[in-house]
Amino acid sequence: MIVKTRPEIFKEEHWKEIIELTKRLDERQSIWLSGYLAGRVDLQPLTATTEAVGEIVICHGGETGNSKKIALQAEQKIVALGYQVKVYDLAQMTVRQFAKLRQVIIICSTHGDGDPPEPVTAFYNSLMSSSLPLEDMRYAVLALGDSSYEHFCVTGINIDEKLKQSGARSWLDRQECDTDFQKTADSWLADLVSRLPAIDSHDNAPAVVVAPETREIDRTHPATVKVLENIRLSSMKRQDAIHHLVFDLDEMSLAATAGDAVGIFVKNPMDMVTGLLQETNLKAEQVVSIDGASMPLVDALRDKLDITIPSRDFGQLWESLDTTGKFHEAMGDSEKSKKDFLKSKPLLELVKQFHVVVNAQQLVDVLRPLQPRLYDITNSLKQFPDEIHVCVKRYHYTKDDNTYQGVASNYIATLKADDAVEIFPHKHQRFHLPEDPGLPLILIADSTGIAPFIAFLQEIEAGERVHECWLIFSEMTFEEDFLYQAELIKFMNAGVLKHLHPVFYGDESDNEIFDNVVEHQDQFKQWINQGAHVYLSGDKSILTKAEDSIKSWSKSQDDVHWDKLATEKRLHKNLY
Ligand SMILES: Cc1cc2nc3c(=O)[nH]c(=O)nc-3n(C[C@H](O)[C@H](O)[C@H](O)COP(=O)(O)O)c2cc1C
Repeated sequence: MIVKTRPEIFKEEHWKEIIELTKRLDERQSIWLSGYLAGRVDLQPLTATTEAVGEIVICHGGETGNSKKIALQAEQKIVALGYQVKVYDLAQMTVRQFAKLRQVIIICSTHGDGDPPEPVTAFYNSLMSSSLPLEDMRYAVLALGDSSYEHFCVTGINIDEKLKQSGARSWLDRQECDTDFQKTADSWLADLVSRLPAIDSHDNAPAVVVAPETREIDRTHPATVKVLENIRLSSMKRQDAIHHLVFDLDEMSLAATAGDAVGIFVKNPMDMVTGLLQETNLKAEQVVSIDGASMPLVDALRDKLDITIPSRDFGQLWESLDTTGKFHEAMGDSEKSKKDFLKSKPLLELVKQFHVVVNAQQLVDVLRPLQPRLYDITNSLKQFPDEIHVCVKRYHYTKDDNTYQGVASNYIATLKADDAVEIFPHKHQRFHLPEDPGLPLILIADSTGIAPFIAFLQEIEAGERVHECWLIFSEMTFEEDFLYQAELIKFMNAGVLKHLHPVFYGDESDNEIFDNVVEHQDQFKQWINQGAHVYLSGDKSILTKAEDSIKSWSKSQDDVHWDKLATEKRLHKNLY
């Protein structure tokens, strides 16, 4: 094809020279020259604008498919021009993910009576109430609607206004489309593509806005992450309240897959630290040394040392320092009595009861290091690559009629947005999704044991896997303890979860996990015989009891072989 009219980018005299030259070329020479010129462009990228094009993300939100249809048309058109494009459904996005985008096209309709499309409601509401700055975002909004409605295109209008208020800059004015949207959308898109930044050949490499942290994150080199959210999932009345926390990975990458855990470094509560300083008459600022590092005693007691469980070394030291002999008397002479005595009370209680003169270094030398605690990751990194979610139950225990709070769970459950914590990934050896992406899964959880199953279900929702999933979940009451109820219903509606059988033993004390299996035994047997993998996660005593009951029941059945599950590595346990 010969282009006859002069493209705007050429001056008149250059255009004449090109035409003259190309007239003299034969077919082979023309082909060679076109390749040569293309190669030159590769070597010397056009940098007509200072803004690198990066990746363009098209987000659509709708109910009846129109927005998605235009989004896919836009994708085709923009990809054909050589840009890198990703298409996302706003219903699957969080505002935090959205806020990280740099170049975004939003195509969104209005429904109800001026409402956002139903699947987009959560995203829309959280965007409208968000205060995230969007100064680095360039965008364009196409709003779909129907002018016979009072609130024409109001969702797209509000999104556009909100982005503007948050500092984002639009490439061109918002376009509102009526029911005959195609023509308007086409011309808006044509206008939009002419305003996109020029393509730089470097953009053929995968676009990364900020280089992800590449160093290995492990227990000795943990990542410092910020808390984005801390949501209480269970009832207010419950002493062992359950919290869902979201940590921001902020472009770091954690080597973890669904089923893995994170280790979290925790701190001792300050009232325990000051109690210990007072009872030992030691000064907070006194410098001590731990593994060669010097620090004030107060920091060592809060961040580095276990001040809950009295160690054997602590027992020996207190015995030697207690001039009254009462500590020795209380511990007894045998190894066993000493062990039992040290286990019987928290360290602070012993220090209160047996006052001794101790120096700061002596004290820290007999305290064990404060261990990080492991929590199952509750999200799939495929769906939320920039976040780590955990589900934490506040733990308390009783000794000598006194109730004490568990240090780690209470520390984590009281973290606030923006607090920083150190985390690292921890592999669970035998608690991952099966290699075969099509086998059915029977997921049995008690309470927070549901955490890795949410990650599994998100992983399946993210694509590539087609497991049929059945979740049996036990908790106290339907009203107050149905953890992740909204998410589970969403998984049911999306077909990710095929069966959901909650067991609320607080509502019906005679209802147990095992009863549920027997009630649906035909289905259970069929799935097991089809090669299902069975996962048990959560409270050790509840799930061991459930497993024992299923095991002995299966022995009385000819057509189900529970024992084979273990030998075929189809039984996975995560019990604590
Ligand atoms: C039940 C219903 C309610 C609607 N309400 C509104 C409205 O309040 N305002 C508006 O501008 N358009 C409204 N619309 C029109 C849609 O926004 C329009 O059909 C659009 O093209 C749908 O795009 P979607 O398939 O991406 O959702 C409504 C459509 C339906 C079916």
